[in-house]
Amino acid sequence: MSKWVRAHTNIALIKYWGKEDEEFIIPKNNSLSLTLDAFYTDTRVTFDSSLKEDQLILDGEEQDASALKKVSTILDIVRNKAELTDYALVESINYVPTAAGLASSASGLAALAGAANEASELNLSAQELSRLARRGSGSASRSIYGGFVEWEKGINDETSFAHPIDNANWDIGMLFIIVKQAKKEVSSRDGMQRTVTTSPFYAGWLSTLDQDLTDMKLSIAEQNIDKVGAIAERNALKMHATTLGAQPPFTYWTADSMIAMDAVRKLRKENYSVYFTMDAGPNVKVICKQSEMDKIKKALLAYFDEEQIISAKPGPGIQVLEN
Ligand SMILES: O=C(O)C[C@@](O)(CF)CCOP(=O)(O)OP(=O)(O)O
Repeated sequence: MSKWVRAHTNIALIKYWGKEDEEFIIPKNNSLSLTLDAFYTDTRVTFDSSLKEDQLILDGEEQDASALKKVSTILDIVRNKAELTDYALVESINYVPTAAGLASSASGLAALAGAANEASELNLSAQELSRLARRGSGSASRSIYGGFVEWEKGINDETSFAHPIDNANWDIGMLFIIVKQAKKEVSSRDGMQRTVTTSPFYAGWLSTLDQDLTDMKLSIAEQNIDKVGAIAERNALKMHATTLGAQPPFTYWTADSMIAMDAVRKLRKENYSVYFTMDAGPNVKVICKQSEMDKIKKALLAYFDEEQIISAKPGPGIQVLEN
């Protein structure tokens, strides 16, 4: 019986937003994230000669062919490497708060890479696991490691992988604001592709990233949350600005997203170290000090319900669970 593997979600502070190569998921730029403890996925893979196709059971529900696509991409690579021909049963449990819209593909596909590695006994290195997870979803490459992680864009499958840069054992945390009117989103994959190919703002976004990354790494080394937060907030705003120039234009922001961003700005005026970031969805992530988290959460209750605000601390890298 193969082992369960756990991987945690990560939130980018310097965003990955655009591919150089769609098939191998090689990004246009390096990105940098923080792995978090609050949300994670447990996955087990069992190769079984009696199966007629790969099977994915996610939170107890059998998934359809489209959900299976990213999963089979990873399984095919593992079967190839391990000279296996059997299909596999993939059991996956997402530990995300009941609040919708948080099932992150990053933790799911990183856990899958780890679980397929266990089941095939390939004994892949962390770097090879990061490359394997990347083939499922770019941001999953970063969930192999805990703390602050940089995904080196590289130029091909062999050179594009993540590596840890800081264990984040300092006074930094994140509050997730789960907004209510989660509208039909453009997937991150479709969103970045449309933006790269049609937005006149994309080149401008890309031209500022090297400096953002340099400044971010320096600020992390200084454990300066105000610098880390300010760079992350500016970086997210620039990324989201690119979508407004896409053809057709789109945005992930809803009215509630704007209320959340405004609340963060107001708290900053009250001298809290709070900054926000956003991804391919309406939810807002608040970068803050763990030591101020309770006070900030309380202040946010003026705008949102208790169950809409979830606190998270830096989390660990991939773990094989002893059954
Ligand atoms: O996480 C970040 O760096 C920024 C984003 O979250 C911003 F929305 C994008 C994540 O994209 P992902 O889902 O990994 O895309 P895939 O490679 O097409 O599967």
